Amino acid sequence: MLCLRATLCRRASQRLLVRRRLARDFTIAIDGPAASGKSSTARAVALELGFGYIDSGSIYRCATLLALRNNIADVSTGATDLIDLINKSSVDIKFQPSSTRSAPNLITGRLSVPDVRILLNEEDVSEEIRKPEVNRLVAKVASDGGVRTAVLGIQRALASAAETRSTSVAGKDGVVSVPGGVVMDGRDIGTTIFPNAELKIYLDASAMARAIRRWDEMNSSLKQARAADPALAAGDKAPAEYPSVEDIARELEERDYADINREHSPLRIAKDAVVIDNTAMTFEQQVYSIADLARDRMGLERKHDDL
Ligand SMILES: Nc1ncnc2c1ncn2[C@@H]1O[C@H](COP(=O)(O)OP(=O)(O)O)[C@@H](O)[C@H]1O
Ligand SMILES: Nc1ccn([C@@H]2O[C@H](COP(=O)(O)OP(=O)(O)O)[C@@H](O)[C@H]2O)c(=O)n1
Repeated sequence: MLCLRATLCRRASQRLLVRRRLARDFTIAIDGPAASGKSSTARAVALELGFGYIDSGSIYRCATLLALRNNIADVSTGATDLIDLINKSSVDIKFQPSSTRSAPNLITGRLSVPDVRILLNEEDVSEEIRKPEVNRLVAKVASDGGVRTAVLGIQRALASAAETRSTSVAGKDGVVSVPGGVVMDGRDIGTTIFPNAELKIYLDASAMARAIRRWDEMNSSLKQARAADPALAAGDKAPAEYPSVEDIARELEERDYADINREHSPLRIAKDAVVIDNTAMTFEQQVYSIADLARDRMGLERKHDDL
């Protein structure tokens, strides 16, 4: 009898906990080194859970594009001008769960990755911010404390706009609560931006796996550009600068070194982060295990124990 009452009490308090958690919005922070799979994973997790998504790296990339377009090559001397430009600019991240595509090197996978478009002052710069000149300068731009403060405001505003809210919907078993939340990926999301995030993931993979995946991704984009441009396809126009796997590995290593060793918000594993090395994992395994970790913490049923 005592045992039954204790069980009932525990169930009631679990239900209360679940209700409280559902009433609160849920934040998932995904950090890690370059090309470890943060953004593709974050988008697929957001799609799976019905959450919003923010790619914080794209804001630093937009800041870098502003520096390049305004001839601010030396960030240490031009920081004041750059901060002024950032403060006057608008950045928008359009997460499009309804428009999905297979990630380039995941041809055999069943999961798709939702598209994201990045608008800087209403101009679509999604492709331009991924160019080699931006890759080369972005870590330098992101190391400046003043630039980070300017970006922080944009990040928080975008996150609260993107966050989906918990709702109640009528289901076949009565009214069901659907939790809301946001997934944000970057370098300092779990340590600085959302230190109280309900779930923190540190995603990693070997340096070689990351370089090959990024090379593969760039190769696929080039193939698509060739198919779309008859002059490129016919060889009448020179293709864009195309780095080797070794070039990419070097660029990733330099950027990681700068991100880990900078003074402001360096890349660190948050104390309470779950570390996932996906070198030998499939994309589905990493997405489903993160989504189920989130479901556990929201007090919801897991969906992918079969993996
Ligand atoms: N487990 C995995 N196996 C193979 N490729 C993966 C895996 N996870 C991610 N990728 C691929 O690695 C590349 C880099 O991922 P991305 O999400 O852009 O990384 P990041 O945001 O950390 O830079 C993408 O092409 C993505 O599809
Ligand atoms: N939260 C963040 C996100 C990105 N960044 C900086 O922005 C750069 C580009 O981030 P990204 O996430 O787009 O890079 P990839 O891992 O996709 O190559 C990083 O190398 C960091 O220098 C940061 O400092 N803090």
